[in-house]
This record gives sequence, structure tokens and C-alpha cells, in this order.
Amino acid sequence: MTKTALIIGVSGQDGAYLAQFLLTKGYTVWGSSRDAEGARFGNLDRLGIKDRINLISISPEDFRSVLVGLDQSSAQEVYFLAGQTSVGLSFQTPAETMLSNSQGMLNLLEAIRFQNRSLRVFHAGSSETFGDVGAEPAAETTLPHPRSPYAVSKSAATMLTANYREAYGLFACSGILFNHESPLRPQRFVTQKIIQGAHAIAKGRQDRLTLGRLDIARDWGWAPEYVEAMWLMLQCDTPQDFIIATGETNSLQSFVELAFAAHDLDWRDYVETSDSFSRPSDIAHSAANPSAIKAALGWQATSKMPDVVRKMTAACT
Ligand SMILES: C[C@H]1O[C@H](OP(=O)(O)OP(=O)(O)OC[C@H]2O[C@@H](n3cnc4c(=O)[nH]c(N)nc43)[C@H](O)[C@@H]2O)[C@@H](O)[C@@H](O)C1=O
Repeated sequence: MTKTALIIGVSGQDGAYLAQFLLTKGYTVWGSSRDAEGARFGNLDRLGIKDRINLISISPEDFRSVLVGLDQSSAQEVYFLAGQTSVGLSFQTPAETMLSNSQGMLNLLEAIRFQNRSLRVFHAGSSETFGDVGAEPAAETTLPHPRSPYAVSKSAATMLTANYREAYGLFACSGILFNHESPLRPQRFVTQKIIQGAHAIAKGRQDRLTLGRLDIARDWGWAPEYVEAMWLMLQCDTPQDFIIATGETNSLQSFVELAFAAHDLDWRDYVETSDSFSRPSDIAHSAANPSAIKAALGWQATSKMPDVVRKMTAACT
């Protein structure tokens, strides 16, 4: 029998790749955005799948709209990928960030409980939950130490998901996603800003690139691989939270170096730094231990940071 999935937040990077992946698996795919009639769905267009998705409007902060969306799609699997995704922006829009990420996920869990639906639900959690990790990479058991309104909103939604699983027996789980990138990433995120900046400089369309702190370090993976992990988590016998990451941490400076080297340029000739991109509090070092998902589901990231740079650069036009 054909399976049906609903992706709440289909217009973003992960929503688009997940929709594409589920179509290859033969799913009927429903995808939501706040205003499905007004939205452009540029990422779905870019992947050439817009016409194959049943597009509907859901505002996750609006309980009624979530209930109606679940009814309309009759999905067996629901993926919550909606909400405000920028850590930097969350310092300026803390309330909106809390509402869209925490209240939105709570509404979905409550709607499933209220309608007594036996569907499976995936929540996109974030490594931001862990804050700065020390020498020991974060594992599923690492205690939260959120350092931004975004991180607090994701931590709350992750805890709510676990609570509804334990209290009401819902098949609900969170993937604790570390940074994952692709050509669909907007330039508000540092990787795409660097890739596009280096490309524009190489083409003579731009002189300099201004960035914030270069000494921060992240675990950067390849987004199309991460959506497969999301799907695998809903195919398990029992729901469980997993870290989704490569297990390799690199500095932002090394990312910049590779992005410019891809055009035979020395980054030091073009990159300057400015405090205007600094955050009130930031994570200096983020690192993951993704061994649990490999052991349980056989999933592991094959593209590491240099592959991410290479593939994002290759997609530049
Ligand atoms: C896992 C997590 O991953 C992402 O959050 P993020 O790590 O904050 O991503 P980002 O690319 O905005 O920043 C990465 C680092 O880079 C530093 N940085 C330096 N210079 C610039 C700069 O010029 N722009 C930006 N944006 N950052 C800069 C910045 O201060 C930060 O330390 C989201 O997907 C989020 O949804 C998520 O869950």
C-alpha cells in the first residue's frame, strides 16, 4: 500500500530534500507552508518536484490549522520541519522563535493526542541544544545548555516530544541535527554566504567578503543525507531520539580556506571580519558522537566538510 507523509514546513532546505526522497520511495507527499497559495516554493521548483507535492496551508502556531492539516492529508508519517531556523535572528525575534518552534511542535503533538491518531511523528531538533561542548563530543545523553532563544525553543520542543512519547505512548522522536548544508541553503547561513562570496570574487563581481568570528567550529554535513536519517527514524520498531551528524568538527576558517582554494584563491587576500556579525552569545565549539544512529539504524554521513564545500561550489552559477 502506498504510504502518505505530511511535511510541515516543506519549503525550506530539508523539507524540499525530504519531499524528493519520499517521492523516490513511492510515498504520496503532502507539504505545508503558512500560505500555500502565496508561497513560491522555489526549492521544490529547483528540484523539479513542485507539481508532485500536495501543497496545503498550515500555521503551526494555530492549533486548528494543524488539526485540519492532519485531517486533510491523512498521513501515516508527519515530519515537523517548520519554524524559525536562524540562531542569529532568534536574538531579535525571540518570541516568534519560541512560538514557531516550541508552540508549533506542541500543537502538533497535542493534535495527534487529541485525535488519537496512530501516526508517526519526527521532530527536527538541533545541536544548538547542547551549547558549547568541551573535549567530549555530544551524545544523546548530554545535558542541554542552550545559548540562544533558538536553542531554548528547540530544546523545549525536543523535551516535549520525549514527554508525549513517554506520557501518551506517541510514536514521536527527535533527530538532533548538527549543521547540514546544500545549494538550497539561504545566504543568511554562513556556509552559503562563503560559497557565494568566493564564487562572486572569483568571477570579479565582488571585492571582499565580511564575516564574523572565524575561530568557531562546527560539524558540517550534507543535507540530502540527513533527510534519509529522518525517514529511517520513523521506520524503527520503537521511537528514539538520535544525533544526526558526521562526527567531524572543523573550524570556520578551514571552511573559508577550502571555499577560496576551490577557485585557486588565497582567502587571506579577500576576507575581513567584523563584530557586526557577532551574536550576544555564540557556540565556539560544537562536536558530535553519531555512533548511536549508526549502531541502531546503520546510518552514517558519507559527505564530510570538504565534500560539502566541493558540492556547494559545483552548484554555483
Ligand atoms: C545546528 C544549527 O545550524 C545552523 O545554525 P548556526 O550554527 O548558527 O549556523 P550559521 O551558519 O548561521 O552560523 C554558524 C557559525 O558561523 C558564525 N559566523 C561567522 N560569520 C558569520 C556570518 O557572516 N554569518 C552567519 N550566519 N554566521 C557567521 C556564527 O556566529 C556561528 O557561530 C542552523 O541550521 C540552525 O537552524 C541549527 O539548528
